[in-house]
Amino acid sequence: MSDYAKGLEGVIANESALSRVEGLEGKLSYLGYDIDDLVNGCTFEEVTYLLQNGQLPNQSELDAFCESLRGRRELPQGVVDFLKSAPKDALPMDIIRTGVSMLGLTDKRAKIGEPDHEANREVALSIVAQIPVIVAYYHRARQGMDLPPVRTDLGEAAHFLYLINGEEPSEAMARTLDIAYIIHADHGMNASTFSARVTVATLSDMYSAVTSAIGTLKGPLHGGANEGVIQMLEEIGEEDKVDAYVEDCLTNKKKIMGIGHRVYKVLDPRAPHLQKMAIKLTEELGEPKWINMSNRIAEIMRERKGLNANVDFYSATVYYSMGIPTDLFTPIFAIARAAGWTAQVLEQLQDNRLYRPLTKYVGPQETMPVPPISER
Ligand SMILES: CC(=O)SCCNC(=O)CCNC(=O)[C@H](O)C(C)(C)COP(=O)(O)OP(=O)(O)OC[C@H]1O[C@@H](n2cnc3c(N)ncnc32)[C@H](O)[C@@H]1OP(=O)(O)O
Ligand SMILES: O=C([O-])CC(=O)C(=O)O
Repeated sequence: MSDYAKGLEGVIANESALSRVEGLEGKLSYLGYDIDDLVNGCTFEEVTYLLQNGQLPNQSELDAFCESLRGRRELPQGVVDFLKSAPKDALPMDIIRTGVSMLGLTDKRAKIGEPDHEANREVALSIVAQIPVIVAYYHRARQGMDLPPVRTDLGEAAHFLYLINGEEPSEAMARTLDIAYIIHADHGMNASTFSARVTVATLSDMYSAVTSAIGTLKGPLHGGANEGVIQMLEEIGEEDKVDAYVEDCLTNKKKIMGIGHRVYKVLDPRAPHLQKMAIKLTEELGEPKWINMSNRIAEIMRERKGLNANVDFYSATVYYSMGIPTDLFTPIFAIARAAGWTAQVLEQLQDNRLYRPLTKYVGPQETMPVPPISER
């Protein structure tokens, strides 16, 4: 036990009205609306509006918001050229990180220094609209496929699936992804959101903040865990090998991806939604192996360690069953979380203060003379 909050556990770093994560109760709400009700009654666009404007839109507000988002999809030519010429084996998360950073090169609205809140709101919308196109265009370009022009007649989830697959998705598929987007949109002071806030709190610009966040989301202890889950399931291979695999991990203190959470001490309230969708999709595919293996892993970890599935655990099987390549799982998380990152950046700038915690110094106590290089 250390005498400081290692990993900032339990430390409250700021105030936010956006999402409420109740770790002991296993509850999540955005702006006072329970995640279950948002999943049942809203689209991702409504939730993005809620996060960025503080209230749910009425129909005309939603229509104007969707039109505005859809009108911002087209990427600058420089970014398109980059996506076409980038290495075909790059990590899509690295592509988005660089792509968002490139968007910031040419967007004159993004400024450092005293915040221009109106300009920042515009930039926030552009980032939400353009990240999915960066992901999809790179995915097509790396396969040597054409880059179809963006469309303005499809919602966010349907448009992304249209771009990666080259054909319009069924309503059911689009809604499945839409629900996944809602579930991933915001989550308190998670590591990537914290990164975004730390960056913008220096009065840097929104693109820099989102670039920091993307780099942070990528790691397997955070958003990258959803890709780790499928890699783990593929490594295990068969249902009857699950118990031995988990036992081996526990013995060797190897982490099981998609399990455990810093804040939730009970089941992550987002997991049941994803589990339900994973069951439905795998049943339709006639391939229940992945969900059966996942359920067994979750059961063992609950019984043996008191640890539960987090949001990354079942999302992996959902995306896998939708035919989405594994290395696009974390990018999909980024597409959805862009709504939260940008809303959190806007909120940070409304009442800003630089983040600057302390470190407990554990180096030499006495200062030493610097010896000449010939004597070291
Ligand atoms: C969207 C998201 O970011 S959700 C999280 C996604 N990340 C993952 O799924 C990766 C796997 N999970 C983990 O690594 C962790 O549970 C974290 C990083 C999410 C949170 O962990 P922390 O609060 O930092 O807990 P920490 O890593 O210190 O673990 C505490 C104890 O639980 C164990 N533990 C935690 N998660 C796991 C796991 N997934 N598998 C096995 N053991 C685990 C640790 O080994 C440790 O055990 P010990 O006390 O016997 O040494
Ligand atoms: O809150 C966290 O630490 C991680 C998480 O679940 C998320 O970002 O969705």
